Amino acid sequence: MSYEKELTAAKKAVSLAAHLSQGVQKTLLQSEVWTKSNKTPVTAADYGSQAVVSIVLQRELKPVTLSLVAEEDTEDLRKKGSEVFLEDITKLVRDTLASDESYADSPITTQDVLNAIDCGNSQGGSSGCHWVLDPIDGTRGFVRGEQYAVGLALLVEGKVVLGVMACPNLPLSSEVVERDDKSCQDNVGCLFYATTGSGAYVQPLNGNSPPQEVKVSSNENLEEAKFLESYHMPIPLHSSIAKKLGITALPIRIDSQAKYAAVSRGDAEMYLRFTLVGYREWIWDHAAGSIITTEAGGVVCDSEGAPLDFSKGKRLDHKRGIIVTTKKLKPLILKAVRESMEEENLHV
Ligand SMILES: Nc1ncnc2c1ncn2[C@@H]1O[C@H](COP(=O)(O)O)[C@@H](OP(=O)(O)O)[C@H]1O
Ligand SMILES: [Mg+2]
Ligand SMILES: [Mg+2]
Ligand SMILES: [Mg+2]
Repeated sequence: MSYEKELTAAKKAVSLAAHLSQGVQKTLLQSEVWTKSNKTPVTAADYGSQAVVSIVLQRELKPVTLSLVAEEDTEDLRKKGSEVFLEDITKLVRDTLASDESYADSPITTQDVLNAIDCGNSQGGSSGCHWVLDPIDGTRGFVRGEQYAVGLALLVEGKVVLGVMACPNLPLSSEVVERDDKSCQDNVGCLFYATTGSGAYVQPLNGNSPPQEVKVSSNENLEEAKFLESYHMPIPLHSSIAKKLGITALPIRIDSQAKYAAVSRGDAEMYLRFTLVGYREWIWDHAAGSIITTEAGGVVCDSEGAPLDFSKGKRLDHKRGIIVTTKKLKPLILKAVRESMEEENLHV
């Protein structure tokens, strides 16, 4: 199956959501960053992006009933005191949709926005079709004016078959950098996408340049390899794995699934994600990125080498640690992971 209709709808939804987020990021004030009950940040862009993607998918894929597993919910937006925030989000959604010819005359109310966000409350699972959305992945990076992503994927019978990811601040061609160089922001903004068995592609987020296929690095010289990790939480185990592999460069720390995109197009050879013991990963933090990397010829696996299982609901169920790399480097990295974990008395 080619998923042509779904891919067109997903690219349109993600591009519009990215457009919304770019506008918000330019003028965001610290006072506009809210904190969720799990102590992580959220902004009007997270809610607005989720509403836009939900509305666009519903309209483009009619009459199919949408099952959407998405990060945000409306609990805080329905509380007293959130009225102005909700109005602001509604205006953002309305203006964003109006920027697309086909939706120019869409009246959007606050109730429409709440319903659209609530549509993302599906639980996913191993049967049927479910869309998986991270409306702003890397909210912390977004708030700092740095890297973030809008990630959307389609699960069919528990497998990711399609992924679209916008990285509005990622340079189009140059190598990924830890901090944005404010002097060269012209050529930034990438839209990555992949469908199962058809390769992975990137095109500029703004403009009409044709897509280009992306491939992971062919570099096997670990001394020259680059590796990525999360910005918000440096993990000591990553350094011992890298040292064992003979990687000399320091890790590049960036937010969001832009790390998957960077491995997919060969900017780096490895992305390690050994989060704190007991933390269970959300599927929306990995679904789009993982298919883009695997379709670019890469590998995404846990510390035992097993592929990630997206069929268990909203959380991944895997052995501690996620490794994103090339097929050639996978065995070497798994060996280094095993040895480092044994040395540090960490059990897989
Ligand atoms: N302490 C923390 N701070 C921020 N995000 C955390 C976190 N612990 C786990 N996460 C998850 O890690 C994601 C960010 O990953 P990364 O570190 O690669 O940028 C977050 O996605 P969101 O930003 O969409 O909430 C969130 O789901
Ligand atoms: Mg979040
Ligand atoms: Mg996320
Ligand atoms: Mg998010």
